[in-house]
Amino acid sequence: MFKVLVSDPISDLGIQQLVDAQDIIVDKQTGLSEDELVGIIGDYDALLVRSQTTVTKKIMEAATKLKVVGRAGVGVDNIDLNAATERGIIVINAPDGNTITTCEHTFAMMMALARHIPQAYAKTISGTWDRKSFLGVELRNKTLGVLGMGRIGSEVAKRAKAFGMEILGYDPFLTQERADKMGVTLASVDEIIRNADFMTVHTPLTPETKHMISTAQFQVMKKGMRIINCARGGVIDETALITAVNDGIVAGAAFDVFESEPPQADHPFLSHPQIIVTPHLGASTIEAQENVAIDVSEQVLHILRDEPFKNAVNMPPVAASVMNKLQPYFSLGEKLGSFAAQMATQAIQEIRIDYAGDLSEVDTQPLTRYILKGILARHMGDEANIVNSMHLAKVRDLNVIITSAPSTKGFTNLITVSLKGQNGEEPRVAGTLLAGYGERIVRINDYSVDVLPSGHQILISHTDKPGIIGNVGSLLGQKDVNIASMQVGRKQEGGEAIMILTVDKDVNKDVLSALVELPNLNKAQEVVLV
Ligand SMILES: NC(=O)c1ccc[n+]([C@@H]2O[C@H](COP(=O)([O-])OP(=O)(O)OC[C@H]3O[C@@H](n4cnc5c(N)ncnc54)[C@H](O)[C@@H]3O)[C@@H](O)[C@H]2O)c1
Ligand SMILES: O=C(O)[C@H](O)COP(=O)(O)O
Repeated sequence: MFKVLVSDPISDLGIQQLVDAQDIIVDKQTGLSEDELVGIIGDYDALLVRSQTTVTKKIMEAATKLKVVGRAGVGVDNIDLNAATERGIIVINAPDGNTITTCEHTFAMMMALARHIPQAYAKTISGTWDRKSFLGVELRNKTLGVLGMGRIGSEVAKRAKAFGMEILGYDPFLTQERADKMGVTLASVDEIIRNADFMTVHTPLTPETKHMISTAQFQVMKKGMRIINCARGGVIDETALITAVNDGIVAGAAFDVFESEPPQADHPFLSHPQIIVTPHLGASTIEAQENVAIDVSEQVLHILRDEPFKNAVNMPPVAASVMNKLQPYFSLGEKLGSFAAQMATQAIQEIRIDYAGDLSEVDTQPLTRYILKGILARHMGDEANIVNSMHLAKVRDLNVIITSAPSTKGFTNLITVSLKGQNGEEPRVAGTLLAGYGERIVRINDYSVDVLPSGHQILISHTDKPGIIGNVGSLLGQKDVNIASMQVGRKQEGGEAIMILTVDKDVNKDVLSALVELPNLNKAQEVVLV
């Protein structure tokens, strides 16, 4: 049974699938302090948040069972991603569910700004019929500058066209082709600042975007510009903005987000007649809240059930087509990693993974994560997982070499995992996925084998002499170890050889020690694959 904690107000309909699941218990506790969360988080396998809960390192450290933090929304700036990655906690978001809603809120803000709607409403309901103070401007024929042409920025640009606006767009990843398709003029930040009548920001808050609109930009800005922030507080410098409004550079500003939320009661935005504000409502529609909660709940279920998932933000994104191709290899990859690590008797210095055949045609990075997990879990147990396996290898200075080649010596696909030990030991294991037959280990060191990678195996190095198979069989029989299958491989008659036995149960150290006492038997190791 998995326990899920919902610590922010998240749509009930959206999380219904979690509530209905037989293997899930959902607890809703909102408004918890950091210490309160630290006190209870150890009981939970998943945590679902919006932007109110700040998921700190301290919370992650107390989260001994936590597998996933699900963000029902886009921004993950309230989650310590590094701490999550270090602890192998997957962070997922719901990037698509609130795009249109936030775009529409941006328009609501832009139109409210153009026509002074909040100010006019306040005055009207206070009993003053004032038709002179609120002369507005049209959007038609105005230039709109969009900084950040991702999901929301692009939707804003699309709708602004329908209002007859001219669009200038800037985004480090906006190509000329895409801009042309959207009818947007590609522009620099400087061109936008100097020419736009309205400007809206749709970037995340990063070290680069923090205060990207500040005093220097306001000084060269087109006079009378109206400016909107429905992205993240801090992209526009709040202090510099107040000065620009008071200096008559900015005619009006509409902010949904603040550098610190909620803002202090004496925040200058809250009393300025030319600035309108909403309390981070960009994503707050019935539709968006259901969408993001459904999306994130679905992925949380997949993660808890160990099924393929998407939208992880502390792992690189993988196209669905690539994922479909790689997914059948995940279990084989992890087992090969585990097998190689169990063969190693010395400290591992280098990990080499060779992909061949079909696998040379795809980005194998997700598969590499599984192989590294298999290797690292040998000594780190559950602490190593596919989220942190690359990070763990890196911080341990393990040299990870990946190669890829089309030829496979007869197999359609082949994964070879080789480890380099401290004193020159080089255990190597290769596996393939055989169409219709499934996973197979086909090579151990220099020996060709055909072994099902599962259960308990005994790997024996010996000298190829008559009687050795019989001796091993008799000894295991005496020790009550039943042999399910046996494979032998040798390089040449009478030379070095290996034997790999699949047995029905755990083999204890005494059995392994007794095996190496047998004549011509050099080494016996147990390898367990689950
Ligand atoms: N107010 C709300 O309630 C609300 C709701 C949803 C999203 N958001 C916020 O809106 C922002 C945009 O969301 P999205 O879904 O469109 O994200 P997105 O990732 O699709 O788009 C962000 C874009 O910003 C661009 N960008 C990054 N650095 C830039 C820079 N220096 N200059 C210009 N562009 C830059 C990126 O290339 C990307 O295309 C995010 O910060 C998100 O958290 C707010
Ligand atoms: O990043 C987001 O998705 C928005 O800022 C929405 O945040 P919220 O879920 O707290 O409304």
